[in-house]
Amino acid sequence: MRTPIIAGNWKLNQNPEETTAFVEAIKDKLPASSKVESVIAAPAVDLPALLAAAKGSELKTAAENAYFEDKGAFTGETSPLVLSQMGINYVVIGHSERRDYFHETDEDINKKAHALFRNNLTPIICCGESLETREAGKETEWVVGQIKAALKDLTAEQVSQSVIAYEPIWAIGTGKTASSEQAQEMCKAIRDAVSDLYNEETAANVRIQYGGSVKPENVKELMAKPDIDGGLVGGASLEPESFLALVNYQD
Ligand SMILES: O=C[C@H](O)COP(=O)(O)O
Repeated sequence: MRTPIIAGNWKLNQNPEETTAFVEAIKDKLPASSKVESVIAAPAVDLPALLAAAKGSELKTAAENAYFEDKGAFTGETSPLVLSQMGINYVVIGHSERRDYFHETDEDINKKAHALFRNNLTPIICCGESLETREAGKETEWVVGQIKAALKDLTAEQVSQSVIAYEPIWAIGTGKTASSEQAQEMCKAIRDAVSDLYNEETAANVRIQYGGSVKPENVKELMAKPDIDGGLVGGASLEPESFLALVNYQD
């Protein structure tokens, strides 16, 4: 039985004071994490404030990125070892903004996945196609290719614990949501690929989120689909009221 997981990805928004105020406003209204996991992924500079405010609550914490080395001469990077020491739960890797603007490759993302497991952190592994790829009818091939590359040499146990986020690039921040059928179809294709690469049990365990203009108005319909286990939410995660409506979608 997969526990639903709704994660807000704040991107480069909110400062530490805003982070504290946001968590104070939501922390007593979150669902039990055994029912729905509520996660906030915040910029690295906000993580101490996020952790302090979330302490003792149902809120889980995530970093938006981490490097694949634990320490050394890597100016400006974020250490997965230190994220783990701080008590962070999840790390988002392979977001399309990281792939596009910071030129991250499938190989980097795979190295990051290994680095996270080495440090007892759980990856939220993003994948998704451009509008051009979808219009060429090559979206499944593209997304499954990204997943195979990201999971390379991970064990079945590690993949079982992982979260995969399917985010079609054309639906991110555009207000254009993939239909729940399109989202379900790709999430199922991802689960089938995990089954082929590993086994049915691993595929049944891995949690798959949909991301791309998820909001309180469409979350229920998306979450009703059998292969969609959660959402990775940008814009609609920035206001406490909207975030609460998302994580409490079952009420
Ligand atoms: O990580 C979140 C996604 O990029 C979706 O962003 P959005 O909800 O603003 O479309």
